[in-house]
Amino acid sequence: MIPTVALNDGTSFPELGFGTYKLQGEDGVAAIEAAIGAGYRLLDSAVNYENETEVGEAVRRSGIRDELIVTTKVPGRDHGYDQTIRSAHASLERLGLERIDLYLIHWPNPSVGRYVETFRAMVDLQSDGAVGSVGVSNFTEQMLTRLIEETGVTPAVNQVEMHPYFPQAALRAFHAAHGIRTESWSPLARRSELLAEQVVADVAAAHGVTPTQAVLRWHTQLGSTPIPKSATPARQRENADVFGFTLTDDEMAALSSLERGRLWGGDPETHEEM
Ligand SMILES: NC(=O)C1=CN([C@@H]2O[C@H](COP(=O)(O)OP(=O)(O)OC[C@H]3O[C@@H](n4cnc5c(N)ncnc54)[C@H](OP(=O)(O)O)[C@@H]3O)[C@@H](O)[C@H]2O)C=CC1
Ligand SMILES: O=C(O)C(=O)[C@@H](O)[C@H](O)C(=O)CO
Repeated sequence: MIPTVALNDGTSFPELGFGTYKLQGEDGVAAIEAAIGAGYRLLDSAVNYENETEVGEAVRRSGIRDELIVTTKVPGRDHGYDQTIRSAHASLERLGLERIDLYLIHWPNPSVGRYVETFRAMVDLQSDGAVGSVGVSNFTEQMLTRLIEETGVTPAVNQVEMHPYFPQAALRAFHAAHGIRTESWSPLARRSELLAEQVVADVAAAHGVTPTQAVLRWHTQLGSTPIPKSATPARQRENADVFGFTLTDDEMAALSSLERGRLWGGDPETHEEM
């Protein structure tokens, strides 16, 4: 069982979820179905992953739709009030579901300058029942502040790059002060050399767990919901099984001391995706 926490809108939200970037086609459906079978209840998707159809199919096959939180994200090309309303309904069509449980702005695209009206549309979709929780992704403290001031609504979630190479201490403190749940994307640093770091191996060995499990436990103990992706059922089970041990303060600090920066330059002030 993956434990849950309450979002600022009262939604019960898993402390660990499942990433689906690159999971497509029948293999993708099977992988997502296996993840649900392994206990994941939070699924992360996006228009730009071109796999909403696969996510929806896996949800239907699971037979437990009501237990799942299905996430999708507005792409940059759909920013704007009317565009977002249309984009949400197109996502619902592809998902084959009656509700997007968690709806995020994928990237803020500050040079486009339309994320506030995009968020207003999401709040209206929430009032209409087409969306459960509203949140954002890749937002900075300044962008969150503007969104809250101009709409009066605090996003439930900000999904951001986070892993021991980029622990996001300042942004997490801002989230905590405003009741925003942090979600960690690329929580394993997308299988970079992170999992081979000696400090990760040492922490894992001290608890008789794998390097991946040590890293995912670091996320959950920092109060962030990691969404690891794996196409492999055995790894999916391994990644979900991180709640039976607790890292010490020294171990948490040792993992955080790996900080060196972003993986590939996904700075939301400058990186834009359509
Ligand atoms: N909002 C945003 O802008 C972004 C959101 N995301 C979301 O975050 C999710 C996770 O991030 P992602 O970039 O996929 O990277 P992850 O950090 O989740 O790493 C995924 C990689 O790690 C491998 N892996 C998974 N588990 C294990 C394990 N136990 N042992 C060894 N290797 C393992 C996977 O391989 P294999 O599949 O072969 O097991 C895959 O190659 C995405 O899928 C997506 O949903 C990601 C990037 C940006
Ligand atoms: O996966 C996502 O959600 C993204 O936003 C992409 O930027 C992705 O991380 C990527 O692979 C970019 O190289």
